[in-house]
Order: sequence, then C-alpha cells, then structure tokens
Amino acid sequence: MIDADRLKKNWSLVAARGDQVPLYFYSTLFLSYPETRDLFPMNMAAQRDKLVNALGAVVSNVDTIDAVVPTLQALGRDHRKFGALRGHYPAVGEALLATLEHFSGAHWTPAIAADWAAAYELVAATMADAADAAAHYTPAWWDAEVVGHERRDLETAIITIAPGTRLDFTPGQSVSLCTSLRPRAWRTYSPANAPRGDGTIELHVRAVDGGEVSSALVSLLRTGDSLRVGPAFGSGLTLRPGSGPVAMIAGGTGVAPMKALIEQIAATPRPVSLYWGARSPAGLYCLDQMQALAARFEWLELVPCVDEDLFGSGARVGSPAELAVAHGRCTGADVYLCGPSGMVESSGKYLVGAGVRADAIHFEPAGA
Ligand SMILES: NC(=O)C1=CN([C@@H]2O[C@H](COP(=O)(O)OP(=O)(O)OC[C@H]3O[C@@H](n4cnc5c(N)ncnc54)[C@H](O)[C@@H]3O)[C@@H](O)[C@H]2O)C=CC1
Repeated sequence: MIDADRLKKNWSLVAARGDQVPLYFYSTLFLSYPETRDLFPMNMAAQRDKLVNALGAVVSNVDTIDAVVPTLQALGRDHRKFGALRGHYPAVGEALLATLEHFSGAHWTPAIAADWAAAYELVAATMADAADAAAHYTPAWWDAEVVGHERRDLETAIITIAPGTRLDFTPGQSVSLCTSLRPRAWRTYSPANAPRGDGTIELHVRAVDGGEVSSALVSLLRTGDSLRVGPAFGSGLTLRPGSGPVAMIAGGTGVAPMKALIEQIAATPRPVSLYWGARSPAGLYCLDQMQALAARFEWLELVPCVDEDLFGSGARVGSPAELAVAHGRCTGADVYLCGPSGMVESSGKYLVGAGVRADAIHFEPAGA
C-alpha cells in the first residue's frame, strides 16, 4: 500500500530544489543509458520543466490514481511519437529514484524508496500497456504536409496541414507537432476547426519570446514542408452536451479551440457568446475570420476585448471574464476558458468569485 501523504511530502521537499532536479535526473539518465539521449530534443530547456510538471501531477494524484489513468494512458500513447519503448521505462525509473534519493538527503528511507518504486511502476505499466494497445490501431505519429501558411502579423501564423492519413480529433482537443527545423522538440496546439471532410487541420501559432519551435513555425516553415503530428488528446475543453447557453472566454491564440467548438456547435446551434481578449487591437490576429463567423451564425455573439485601445478600434477595454460576467453571459452557461495559463487561472478564480458554479467552468489544466 503506497503512503500517498508521505510521497507528497517527499516530493515537495525535492521539488523545492527547482531546476536542479531535472538537471540531475537527465544527467543521471544520459550517463547511465546514453542511448536514451536520442529520445529527447537537442535543446533540453523546455523538456526540463515538463518532467517536473508531469511528476508533480502524478504524485499529487497517487491516492486517486484511478482519476489519472486516462491521462496516463493518453501520455503513453502519445510517447510513441518519441520512439519510447517499454524497455526505456526501467531506465527512467532508475534515474528518477536516484534523483529523489539525492535530493532527499537524510529524509530518504527504505520505506520511501519502496513507495516511489511502487508508484512509478504503476505509472510506467499503465503508460506502456496503453502504448502497446494503441500500436494495433493507430500510428505512432502522422506525417502531414503544410498546405497553407499565412502570416497574420510578425508573430502569428495560421498554418493548415494535411495529414497523410486521417487524424481523428474532437473540437477542443490538442495535438503536438514537431518540425525538422527543430528536431525532436514537440509543441502543442489546438485545431482551430471542427473535423473536415478533407482531413485538413488549421493551427494558430504565435511566436513566443525565446520559443525556438514557435518562432520556426511562424518564420521559417513554408507551404510544402512536412511536419510530424502526434495523436489528439485532452478533454477539458471538449463540448459538454446540452442546449443551454455557452460563454467562451479566450486570450490571444487561445481563441483557436473556441473557433473549432463554434464550428461544432453550428451543427446543433445554441446561444454562444465569445469574449476574446488581446493586449491591443493588433493582437486580435484573426478578427476578420471571427467576425465572418458571427455574421454567419445569428446565435453567435463576438465581443473583442483589449487591455488598452489607444487608437479607438472599437474593441471593449477590459478583461474578457469580467466583461462576460458584467454582461450576464456566464449566468446559467457552460463556460469555456482558454489562453495564457495566468489568464485561465485568474479568470477561473474571478468566475467562481462572481458566483459561476465551478463545475460549469471548463478548461485544459496547465501542463496537460
Ligand atoms: N495556439 C493554440 O492552439 C493554443 C494556445 N493556447 C495558449 O494560449 C496562449 C495565447 O498566448 P498569446 O496569444 O501570446 O496571448 P497574449 O499574451 O497576447 O495574451 C492574451 C490576453 O490574455 C491576457 N493575459 C496574458 N497573461 C495574463 C495573465 N497572467 N493574467 C491575466 N491575463 C493575462 C492578456 O492581457 C491578453 O488580453 C498561450 O499561452 C498558448 O499556450 C492554448 C490552447 C491552444
């Protein structure tokens, strides 16, 4: 029986050492098992945070492991795209335990070691089993051709890809992708369209500061190039059944999954209010597309919002969540939130404080 409290306490002790933890973990892994280096991107900076986040998520849920089984299974299926094999899991487990022992110092006991080993074995077996099962019915990744690349501004591009074989997804889900311009570095985006007859997928990419992959996708990628795409995952933002009102609160390119949801809702319309925020009017990079949708669907209300409007664009000034509440759009509605993680977090708190039921607020948890 795993003592979850003991594990959580030990994890907070180790996690307090910050960046040193993943650094130690990867050094140990690559020294002991050099062949695993090829599974990871050349630049490990982004990868380091991922390990810490993933570990934290698993550990904090170890006492309710049933709740994270679907996530672990999706993770296992997704890891096939890295070339991760069942044989790699023990190597990772060994490096993980060595790292935990190193940072626990005098707090490391045989009982804690046994708890960690058992928790890791459970996680690894769930992931590896799901990966093996998926190998029977789905590819490890899809090769897709870039069939459209439209720069919307210096930092943002709308990229359309055509996977070689059909890639199924549900609006609101995400896919990860990798370009040979930045080998083995995968980043996640949400399709901005409901599934199409021709299988093409629209992705909205903003070059983030220091983001080597997003910058390459925006500035260097060209029509005709190919990308690798991983399986669709996530259920936080998928449409809940019902015919009642929907309020969508989006920030920046977080509008992409909202556009996909709107296209899905068009099949069985219900009232939708989309409050879409950006720092300035220039950040509303696909306002024309969104306005065209609002003109086409009488059940769709579009409210562009900006932090400041120096030149009088006509967008509302204020936070999308606060405006949506002030206009009564969240009352009795299913609310979908997507954008920068800080915005999702603060908007969620604001909505709950304003009386919106927590179970009516939907978003993809950070790091998912
Ligand atoms: N491209 C895609 O397919 C998807 C993108 N996302 C996420 O959406 C985000 C979009 O980023 P950008 O377009 O660069 O947006 P941005 O940085 O330009 O911000 C958009 C809006 O969010 C507000 N905001 C930003 N940080 C905030 C904070 N900490 N607290 C409160 N409000 C805040 C801004 O004031 C602005 O109104 C990214 O974090 C991305 O990971 C999420 C899902 C899909």
